[in-house]
Amino acid sequence: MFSDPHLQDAVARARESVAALHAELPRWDLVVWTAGNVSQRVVVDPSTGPGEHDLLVIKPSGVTYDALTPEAMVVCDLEGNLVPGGEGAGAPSSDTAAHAYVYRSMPEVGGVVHTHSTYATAWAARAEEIPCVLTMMADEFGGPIPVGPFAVIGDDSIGRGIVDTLAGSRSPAVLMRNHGPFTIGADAKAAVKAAVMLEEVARTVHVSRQLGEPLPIEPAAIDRLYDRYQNVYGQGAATHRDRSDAVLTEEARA
Ligand SMILES: O=C(CO)[C@@H](O)[C@@H](O)COP(=O)(O)O
Repeated sequence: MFSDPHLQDAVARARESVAALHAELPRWDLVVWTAGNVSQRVVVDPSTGPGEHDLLVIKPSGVTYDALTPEAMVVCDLEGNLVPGGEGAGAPSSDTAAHAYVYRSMPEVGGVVHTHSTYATAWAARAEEIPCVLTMMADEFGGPIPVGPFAVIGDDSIGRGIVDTLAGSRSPAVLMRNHGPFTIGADAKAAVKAAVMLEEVARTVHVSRQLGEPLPIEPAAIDRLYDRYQNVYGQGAATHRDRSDAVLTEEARA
């Protein structure tokens, strides 16, 4: 139990969300067995916003997805240590240190996902970034999907590689060399979406390259597509959507 009832409630909501989002990994064929994990930041003091004293909720290591209930989730501090009252179905994920490092370094990040999804991991095995040749990539990733350094699990090196690589990119995804993808988002759901979209574009660009050389998209067009998708797509403000569509139409005529 957490002494602060607001924190208790926030942790309970994060447990529900993270448990449900883990089911999305096998649903979208992003994992085999237990080879993937999702975490969500819990902001301890909403009045001051995200900070170093926040918590994270993540799955227990090696537990199959059908057993990942809210109660099974584990609560850690941003050093990766289990916190009293945060016990779940066992020791936290073996990638907890990487998730925690991202949260410590990137206060704007509220969710982290790691998978070994086939096509994204195949690009990671070659340490080759995925070029921005699809409008869907411009929309979600704002450019190419970068490659991070080779790092062995067990300390902060994976987390550091993620943060250092994403610092110079709009992408919410990084392909860690010889390992696989990590994605980030404003919350865990956004990070899971990025993981799903990453695998889709990794597959599409791979298939395209079997048939020839995919064509790049002009940087200015990438910027316009990214701005529209990030700020208007879906149920965004109708006025903003109308205006952005008009801009895109007008510029297309130019
Ligand atoms: O890649 C690795 C281990 O090398 C992990 O991400 C994967 O096995 C999932 O581990 P967890 O079950 O989250 O501890």
